[in-house]
Amino acid sequence: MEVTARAPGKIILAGEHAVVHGYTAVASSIDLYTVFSIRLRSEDDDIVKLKLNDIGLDFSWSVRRIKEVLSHLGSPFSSTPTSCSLETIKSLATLVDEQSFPETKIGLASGVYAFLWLYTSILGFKPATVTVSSELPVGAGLGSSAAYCVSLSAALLALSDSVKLDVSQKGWSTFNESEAELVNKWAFEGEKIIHGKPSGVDNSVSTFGNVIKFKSGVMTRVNSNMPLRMLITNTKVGRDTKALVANVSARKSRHPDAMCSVLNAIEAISDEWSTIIQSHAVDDLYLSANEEKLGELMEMNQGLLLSIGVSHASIENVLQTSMKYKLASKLTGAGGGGCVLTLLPTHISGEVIDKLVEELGSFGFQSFTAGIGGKGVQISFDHSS
Ligand SMILES: Nc1ncnc2c1ncn2[C@@H]1O[C@H](COP(=O)(O)OP(=O)(O)OP(=O)(O)O)[C@@H](O)[C@H]1O
Ligand SMILES: C[C@@](O)(CCO)CC(=O)[O-]
Ligand SMILES: [Mg+2]
Repeated sequence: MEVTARAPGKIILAGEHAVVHGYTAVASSIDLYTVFSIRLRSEDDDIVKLKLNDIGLDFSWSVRRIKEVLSHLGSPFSSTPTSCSLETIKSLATLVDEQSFPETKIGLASGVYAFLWLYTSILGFKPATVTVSSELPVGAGLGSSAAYCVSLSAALLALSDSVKLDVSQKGWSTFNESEAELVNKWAFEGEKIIHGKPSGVDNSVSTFGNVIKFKSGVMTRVNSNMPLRMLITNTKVGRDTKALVANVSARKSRHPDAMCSVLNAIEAISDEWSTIIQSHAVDDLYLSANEEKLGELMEMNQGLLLSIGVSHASIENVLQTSMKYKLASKLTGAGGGGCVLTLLPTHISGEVIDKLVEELGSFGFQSFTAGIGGKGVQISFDHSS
């Protein structure tokens, strides 16, 4: 039997970075998924194979070697979500180094550590073949790390004794609330390995889907009543969430009062965002007034993100280009490159969008739209082999 789990990426509508410091963010899932498949091998196979299709890397460890390297942890492991210690990360790095990780891709190694931690913690030392592929750009602000950790945790839990699912179900099915909560908690432990200090917003929106508000580790569902449309532009400038989050924290400790004011302002923007999208448009006039307000909030949020040091020349280029078309934009996710959101109001014509996309394309950027909202993590079972 093969277990497959898929988890969506996300856009942060308002409040990235501020949310790491306990201020509110508003985020939505998008209909682009990361998919993990796990097929258990026979016990005497002694191999865990990991195929990372998006980054073109394959790994193969003998179970015996994994056990040996992690022997200091003792086993069986805890069935409740547990953090990976620094000492254990060093052991996991040994396992990855033994597979001669290419130097040019070393920034991706933390995802393999997260894999090994979640795999051994949830499933123990079972031999298996594991494959991951994603519709999300990796490391571009659309929550690829969270979708990776959520889909991996879901597939592993589906094979563990911690979750009792009906494996005879056909097609995609969802977890109940407490199972989803467990998936989310394990995914957060994986995100910690990749991000350093994640707020938890990305894994929560990937697990539960739809639009959420998130503050100090607490998620509230937001009932969006607005037909939101965003153009997502990938600047293709590589960046690393962990480093950007650390830079913001360093700036906060250098200028605590100024940063506190900025983060408070961002929180006010997030709160207004959630109020506006929950309101019911009584007519077209009301809708376009609300769209205008959201555009202004995005401009203000972007200005504040610039002031905390997470914008980038490529992001500013997208902002200026979309401004020529009177459209508001802001970076989404950690910034420093990656993706930018441009609000597409309902009145805007297809020709204008095409022109904008073409102009953005002339800088080497790639623009696309994605469905906003929608289901969180899902699971399916294939009995054909
Ligand atoms: N499909 C994937 N295959 C392998 N590794 C992945 C995949 N998706 C995510 N990762 C891991 O996640 C890391 C990227 O996470 P990072 O948090 O920097 O970016 P992001 O999650 O896309 O953006 P943001 O956190 O701003 O939303 C990669 O370096 C890799 O370790
Ligand atoms: C930059 C950040 O706020 C969002 C990344 O998508 C980090 C986090 O919340 O963990
Ligand atoms: Mg991430």
